[in-house]
Amino acid sequence: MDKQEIEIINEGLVEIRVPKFDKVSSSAPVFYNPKMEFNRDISILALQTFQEEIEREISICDVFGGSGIRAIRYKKEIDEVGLVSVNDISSLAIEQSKQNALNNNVEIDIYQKEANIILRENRGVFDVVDIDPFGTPSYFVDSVGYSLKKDSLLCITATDTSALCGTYKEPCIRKYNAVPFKSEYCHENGIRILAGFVSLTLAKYKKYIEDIKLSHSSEHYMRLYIKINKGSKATDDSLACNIGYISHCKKCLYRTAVKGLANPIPGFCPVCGEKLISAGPLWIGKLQNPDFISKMIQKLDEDNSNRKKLNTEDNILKLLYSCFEESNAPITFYDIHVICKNLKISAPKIADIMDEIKKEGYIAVKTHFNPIGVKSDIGIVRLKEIINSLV
Ligand SMILES: C[S@@+](CC[C@H](N)C(=O)[O-])C[C@H]1O[C@@H](n2cnc3c(N)ncnc32)[C@H](O)[C@@H]1O
Ligand SMILES: [Zn+2]
Repeated sequence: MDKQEIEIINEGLVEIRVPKFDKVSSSAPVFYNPKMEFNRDISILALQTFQEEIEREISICDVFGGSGIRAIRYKKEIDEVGLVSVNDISSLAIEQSKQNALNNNVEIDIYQKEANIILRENRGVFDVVDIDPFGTPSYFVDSVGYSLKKDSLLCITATDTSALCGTYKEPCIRKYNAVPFKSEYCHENGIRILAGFVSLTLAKYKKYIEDIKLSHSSEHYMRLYIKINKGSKATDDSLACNIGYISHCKKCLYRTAVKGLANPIPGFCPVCGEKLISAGPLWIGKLQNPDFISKMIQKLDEDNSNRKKLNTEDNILKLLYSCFEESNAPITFYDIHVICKNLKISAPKIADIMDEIKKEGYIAVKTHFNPIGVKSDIGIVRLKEIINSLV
């Protein structure tokens, strides 16, 4: 048999070896996706910021470790890090993690267990749990709820964006117990469905989303950094304030958010009378924490001279500035091209539209979800009038 070719990867402060494979897929002998370097770089920055916020040493578990690169980087690149554990169900991944940890001179705990088992056997142990599976994380969220302690951070990735965005409705209902709809802002809705599912699942364990520190939809995945806390009253309050539905009119593009799990959802559009479509239950609370994000940005700015520049640093800064800007903006966003198509006109410059919106005292900010998206508290009727006046 041919000897398996090995590829050497340099990422952050580590060098790892993985079996060479033609295509990144779940059937590769050990999963390593170079495209996720951006995701791992952001994770390092987010965990470092979280550690400084809680002012104590943190223990971390990368529940779906793959080659071990993420856990090895956490151990090597985060200050004040305690126990770092890496887990994977695959024997080959475990072998690679052991070898890669050794080659990088780091000590990490290595487990070969099913994800739900490691989480349940280590209740209250980890300050940070990283859930980065293939596809949906939904099968693991109950165990996260059981396992996480107070003041902890949940990092969670979903790659089943077609379900979360409503391309396939039934899988979203099955996996996230929420109805999606396809729209120009379906990636934002997708993140909201995932956050809503986490919030409702954790509530069983009297745990709640204190704060979403950062969330983003990039390439083929969605990623959230969620501060979790504990307490029945706070859990009840969090659900009451942050869970709801978004209703949308496909005819005139009106949209509205409704708070509450069982409050009446409007059936018809108040602008044009068309039947509304609705998505939810989902998270209607904040998706970004501006303080946390500005600390992450500062980290990149401040130690530039003393450290190795991250390969994806320029893209990270672009994303963080965008997430910072949209942190206090309202739910959903307007896609200017979709509105112009609806009006059957060609699109004026987005900057001119934003200026006019702001002149009237409304918010107008761009969003990382879409380069031609504008987040604003202006209503669709006035926005269309403004756009028409600029043509
Ligand atoms: C997307 S990869 C992880 C990538 C890794 N976090 C990184 O940043 O490079 C998913 C990994 O989860 C493992 N896995 C799949 N199902 C699992 C389960 N139920 N329990 C534990 N590990 C699992 C796979 O063997 C695979 O290595
Ligand atoms: Zn309408």
